[in-house]
Amino acid sequence: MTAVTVAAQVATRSADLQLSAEPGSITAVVGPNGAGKSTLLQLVSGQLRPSAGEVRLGDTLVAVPGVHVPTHRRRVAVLEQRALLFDHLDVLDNVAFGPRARGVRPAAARRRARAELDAVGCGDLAARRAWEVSGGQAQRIALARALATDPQVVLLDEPLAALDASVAAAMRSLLRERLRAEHRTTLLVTHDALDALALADALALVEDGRVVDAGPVVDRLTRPRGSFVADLVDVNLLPGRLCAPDRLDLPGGDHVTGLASGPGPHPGPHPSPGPGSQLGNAPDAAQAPGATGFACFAPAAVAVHADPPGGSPRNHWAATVATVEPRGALVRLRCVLADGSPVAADLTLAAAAEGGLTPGRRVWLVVKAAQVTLYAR
Ligand SMILES: Nc1ncnc2c1ncn2[C@@H]1O[C@H](COP(=O)(O)OP(=O)(O)OP(=O)(O)O)[C@@H](O)[C@H]1O
Repeated sequence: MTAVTVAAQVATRSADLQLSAEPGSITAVVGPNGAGKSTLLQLVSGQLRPSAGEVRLGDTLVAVPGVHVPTHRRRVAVLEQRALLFDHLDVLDNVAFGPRARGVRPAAARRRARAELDAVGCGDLAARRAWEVSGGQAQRIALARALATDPQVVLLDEPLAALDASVAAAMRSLLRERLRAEHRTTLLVTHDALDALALADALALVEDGRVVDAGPVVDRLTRPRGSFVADLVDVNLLPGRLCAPDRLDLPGGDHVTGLASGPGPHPGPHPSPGPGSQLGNAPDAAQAPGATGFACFAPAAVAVHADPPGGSPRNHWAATVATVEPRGALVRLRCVLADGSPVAADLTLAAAAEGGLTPGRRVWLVVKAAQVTLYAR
């Protein structure tokens, strides 16, 4: 098993990317469009040279200005949105191609290819031409082809994005099964929280050409530290100051009562944002009173009242409705608190219509304390 260490800059893309992925770990790489996720993978694969800094696979320095180990000598396998099989070869020879290129004899390469095709459920397609298979089958075959080369590192760049939902679900299960069995260090670029949760041990967030946060995937998805991940998992996130473990003060004077959520044990490997970075897991001392923290709660937990709520529930905030959007059988209300913080609420169509909840309307938002988690940055 091989560690992946990137501490590299790409001047033409304004990227300065630092990441250490532990041997055998699966790291989901998330971030906005154009943030630098593919750039990170290209530095590891060798498709891109750093302008400064270095890339290491295990103990081997594969890129530093002046030294560039080419992709085919890095023992990395890349799987992208589109399978890109060789049309002139049949499916078996597509998969046997990698072992053959590494000097494995033809009969042994074909035996390996057959085993890999069986492992992805495509053994019966071996004799077909590459253009005679469906998109979902092609992606399974591409996975077999990638793993047949015995890569030290697997790079998956949105491997499910081009598949329809049911095919993607089957491919997600297959990836989970194969990657877990193989224990190969994997970087997975995805825009899908479910993929990250289902497949990865760790999450790395890339924004503006930097890895701005990295840590255990369950922690990072259940306790987001910023709006990108909060949007990814579709929760409300209010930043403020933790003045007690169960109370967060918001910048505008409102406060939030909730359940304190500690870091908890997170066994298994996880990445760090690289050796020179100031980022990483927050120490427990950060939970001292006055520390920056967050309140996190689901849009479905927010009740919307036209008048001040009776009984003074602990979390009630004055807000203004900004937008009203249909969401299947529900309506997503986007509201703004006094300090400008956005809060989303999901209501039934009937509740939204009865309340006359249109943009500009002043409302009261109520959330039960038991449905809010509070944690330090
Ligand atoms: N071949 C290229 N030549 C020059 N600049 C590029 C090239 N590819 C990407 N970039 C730029 O580098 C930056 C990072 O792009 P990158 O493709 O790594 O982002 P990303 O996070 O993978 O985005 P997306 O989610 O849209 O795929 C962007 O500003 C992009 O415009």
